[in-house]
Amino acid sequence: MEDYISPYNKKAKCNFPKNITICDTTLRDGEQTPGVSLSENEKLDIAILLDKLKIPQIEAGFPPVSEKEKKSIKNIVNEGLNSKTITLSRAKKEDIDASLECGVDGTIIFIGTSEIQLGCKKLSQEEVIIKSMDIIDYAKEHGLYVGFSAEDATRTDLNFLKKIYSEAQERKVDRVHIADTVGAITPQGMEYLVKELRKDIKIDINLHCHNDFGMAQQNAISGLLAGANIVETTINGIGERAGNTPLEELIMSLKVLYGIDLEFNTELIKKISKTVEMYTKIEIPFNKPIVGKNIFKHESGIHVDGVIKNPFTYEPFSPKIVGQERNLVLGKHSGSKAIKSKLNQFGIKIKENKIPEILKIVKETSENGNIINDNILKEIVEKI
Ligand SMILES: CC(=O)SCCNC(=O)CCNC(=O)[C@H](O)C(C)(C)COP(=O)(O)OP(=O)(O)OC[C@H]1O[C@@H](n2cnc3c(N)ncnc32)[C@H](O)[C@@H]1OP(=O)(O)O
Ligand SMILES: O=C(O)CCC(=O)C(=O)O
Repeated sequence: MEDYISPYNKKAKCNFPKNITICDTTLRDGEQTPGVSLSENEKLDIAILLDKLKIPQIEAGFPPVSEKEKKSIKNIVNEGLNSKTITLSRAKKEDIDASLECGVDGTIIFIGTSEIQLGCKKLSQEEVIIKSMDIIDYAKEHGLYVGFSAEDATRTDLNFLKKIYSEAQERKVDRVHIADTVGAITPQGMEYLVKELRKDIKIDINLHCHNDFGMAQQNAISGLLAGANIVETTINGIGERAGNTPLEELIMSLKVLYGIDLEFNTELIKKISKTVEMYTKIEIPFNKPIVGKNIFKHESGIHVDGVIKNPFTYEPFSPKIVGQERNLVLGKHSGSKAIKSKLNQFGIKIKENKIPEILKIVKETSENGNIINDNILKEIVEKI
C-alpha cells in the first residue's frame, strides 16, 4: 500500500481484537439527520455500494417508521447482497414482527437505560429488564440475529448496565451495543467502560458513538483497543445532531495509521461519499478527512514543489486508495514550480525568465479575489 505515516505509531502498543467488524447505519441513524428522507431507489443504491465496499453488515432501516420504509428494507433484502441486513426495533413485539416481515437477517433491540431515559418513560430498572428480555426471547425464537442496545449506555449506572447486558447474554443475544447516544463519553471513559463490561460480557460488543464533541472516531478506536469488536458507522459521518463515527475515517485510520486492513474496497469510498452527499443533499465540508475536496488539493508553493518531487512530502497516503485525485491549484500562495507544472500540463512552452512575471500576475489576480482556473492562467500567459 502507498502511504508514509509516522514510525512512532508502531512503537505504541495497540492490542486490537482480531475480529473487528463494521456495521454501517447510514440508512438508519444516518437517515435520521433532520431533513433527510431517502427514496427506495436511493436506499438501494447506497446499500449496493456498501456491499461493493464489502461492509459486512448494513442497518437498512427502522421498519415502524412507515410502509415505504418497510418496502425499502425489503428491496435491499431482495437484492441478495453479501452484506447481512439488519434493522432497528423498539422493545415491542410489533417491531420484531415488522422486521420479520421485511425478511432481514437480524435486528437491534434498543431501550433507554439511563436514569433520565427511565424517568421520562416512567419505567423502573426491573421493568426495563423484563420488557427487553421478553422481546429478545421473542426475536431469538423467530430466528433473528439479535443485538441488544442499551440506549444512553454511557450515562447509565454501571451495575445496572452490567446486569442488563449479562441477562441479555444469558438470553443468547448475539451482541450488546454500547450506545453513546449523546456523544457524552471521552475516549478514556470509553476505555474504562469497555474494560469493566468485558469482565462479564464475552459476546461481541458493538460501539455506537455520536460525535457531539468530535470524539466519535476516537471513542470507537478507544473502545476497540479496550476489547469491543464492532463499530457502527455512517458514510460522511451523518446522523443525529453531529452525526456518528464516519465510516471512511474509521476504516482508513484503522488501515493506514494502525495497519488493520479489514479488506474493504476502499477505492470506492469517494464514490459512495459523493452518492450519499447527492441523495441526502448534505454537502461534505471541503476539509472533511478522507473525502473532502481539499484533502489532496495543494496551492502553497512549497507544498506543490514538494508534492511534485514526492507526493508523500505533504500527503500521508495516496489519493487513489480512496478513489480521490490529486489537484494542484494556483493562487496567492503559489510558487514558480506550480506555474511550470501547469504550463507543462498544457504543453505550453515559455522562456524561463517569463515565469516570475506570470507568477506575479497570478498572485495579484488571486489577491483581488479571483480564482485562477486553467482558462485564466492561459489568458495571463497570452498577455505576457
Ligand atoms: C437513539 C435512537 O436513535 S432511537 C431511534 C429513533 N428514531 C426515530 O424515532 C425515527 C423513527 N420514528 C418514528 O417514525 C416514530 O417515532 C415511531 C413510528 C417509531 C413512533 O411513533 P409514535 O407511536 O407516534 O410515538 P412517538 O414517536 O411520538 O413517541 C415515542 C414513543 O415510543 C416509546 N419508546 C421509545 N423508545 C422505546 C423503546 N425502546 N421501546 C418501546 N417503546 C419506546 C416512547 O416512550 C413513546 O411512547 P409513549 O407514546 O407511550 O410516550
Ligand atoms: O445502538 C444502536 O445501534 C441504537 C441506539 C442509537 O441509535 C443511539 O442510542 O444513538
